[in-house]
Amino acid sequence: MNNVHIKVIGVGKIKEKYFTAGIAEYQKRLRAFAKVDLVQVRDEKAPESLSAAEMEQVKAVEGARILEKIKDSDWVIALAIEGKQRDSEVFAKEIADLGTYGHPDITFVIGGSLGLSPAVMQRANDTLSFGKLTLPHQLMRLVLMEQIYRAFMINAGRPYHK
Ligand SMILES: C[S@@+](CC[C@H](N)C(=O)[O-])C[C@H]1O[C@@H](n2cnc3c(N)ncnc32)[C@H](O)[C@@H]1O
Repeated sequence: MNNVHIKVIGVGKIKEKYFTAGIAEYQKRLRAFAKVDLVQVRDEKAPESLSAAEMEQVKAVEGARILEKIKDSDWVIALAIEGKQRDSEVFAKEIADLGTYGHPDITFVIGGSLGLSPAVMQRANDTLSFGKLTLPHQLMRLVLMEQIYRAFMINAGRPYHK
């Protein structure tokens, strides 16, 4: 598992201190298990007044910035409400298997306020849904970090997961 390198790509800066503090805490805890990089790409302004075409354009521009941060060898997991749900044990096993079977560079991608572009979804090797509820993208980063930490604790057989 130590060969696994995790990258979490998010759109826009995290403004609230309570999110950054939580994310930093899980990043610190994860140091014992894997290298975890947090990558932010610039967001586009997305006022309520945007037309459908303009919204697609915002997602396309943000998506191009995301794709620039992805290497050909990365195994990309796109976070999407309509994506694939699994329980924490299955998620943990998938991470372990990716490390074991030739995909140690695992990149998670979280969309901006309008979501991910079709180009990013096409590049994704897999999707991950946390259920049908819409979570704010900043909180999503924190929740994802906790689940990644949980996965490593499960795989290490440590008493965290109940
Ligand atoms: C505010 S949401 C975007 C909402 C947008 N209407 C959509 O359908 O993608 C921002 C990002 O957070 C992530 N996200 C939010 N809720 C999620 C969930 N329940 N499961 C997986 N990802 C989620 C997705 O990556 C999404 O692109």
